[in-house]
Amino acid sequence: MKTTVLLNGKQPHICLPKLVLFYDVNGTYGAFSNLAPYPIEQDGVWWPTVEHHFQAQKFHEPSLRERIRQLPFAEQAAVMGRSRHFLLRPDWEDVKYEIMRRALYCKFTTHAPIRELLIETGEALIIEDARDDYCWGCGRDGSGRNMLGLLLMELRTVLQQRER
Ligand SMILES: Nc1c(N[C@@H]2O[C@H](COP(=O)(O)O)[C@@H](O)[C@H]2O)[nH]c(=O)[nH]c1=O
Repeated sequence: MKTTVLLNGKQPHICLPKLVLFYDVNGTYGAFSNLAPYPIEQDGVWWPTVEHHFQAQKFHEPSLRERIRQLPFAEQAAVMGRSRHFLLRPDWEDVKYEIMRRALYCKFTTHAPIRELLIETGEALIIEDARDDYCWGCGRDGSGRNMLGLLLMELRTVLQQRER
């Protein structure tokens, strides 16, 4: 049975935060995806996407990093970075969030239109709607940590304060 609670005979007015979901690079907020084509400069070289940079940092071997940087598509970088055929750096779990934070800062300070898009989300809850990713995304059942969304909201606060 559906119950409607009325306050003083009126529908209660509840302010829910706006929700910004992203995943597909072609979606409204697709630019927030790490696979979106917004190059960043890190360590003196340009990377085609945040994903290329992030995946390459999983390895200490410079030639392997360079191979990942040269891949035409971010999806290929993700496949290579996730392959345990290569030796993952032992401190990866300790450094990965800071690497992502720095890469996102670079992305959104380099590209003005997407910086504005992020700032204009106001106080919206930003979620990477990645069904198979319970770390960076929300996962299939919404129980994921949404670390990418959290880092984007953290960055948004910094950028909003700077624009005031
Ligand atoms: N897992 C996932 C996305 N999530 C992204 O995967 C990246 C980290 O993956 P990992 O190397 O597993 O830690 C990170 O950029 C996160 O935002 N995105 C996508 O389009 N498709 C996917 O399948």
